[in-house]
Amino acid sequence: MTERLDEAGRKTLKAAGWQAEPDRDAVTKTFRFSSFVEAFGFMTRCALWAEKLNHHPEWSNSYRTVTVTLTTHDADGLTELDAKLASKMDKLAET
Ligand SMILES: C[C@H](O)[C@H](O)[C@H]1CNC2=NC(N)=NC(=O)C2=N1
Repeated sequence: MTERLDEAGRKTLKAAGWQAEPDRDAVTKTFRFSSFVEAFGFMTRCALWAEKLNHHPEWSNSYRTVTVTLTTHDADGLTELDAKLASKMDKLAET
């Protein structure tokens, strides 16, 4: 069983702008870009990393925004994998 993310990890996510979901152990963040192509390019970069990590986001795209929710389905809650993918997504949003 994958261990749930500790308090420190949760604080780090919050500090990075990831909001805790009210009804389940997950976090959500909306990324806004200058164009649809930028938004889709971000999703493409993230998709390659998600596959590499074997850890995948729940996400949607509307024009220039990408809304991402992270949780670990196998653990029914947040784990280190979510923290890792969140950090990677934050970096990829800057590139
Ligand atoms: C077998 C299992 O589906 C895989 O190990 C991966 C695929 N991607 C995943 N992504 C997420 N978010 N949670 C998981 O538990 C998960 N499991």
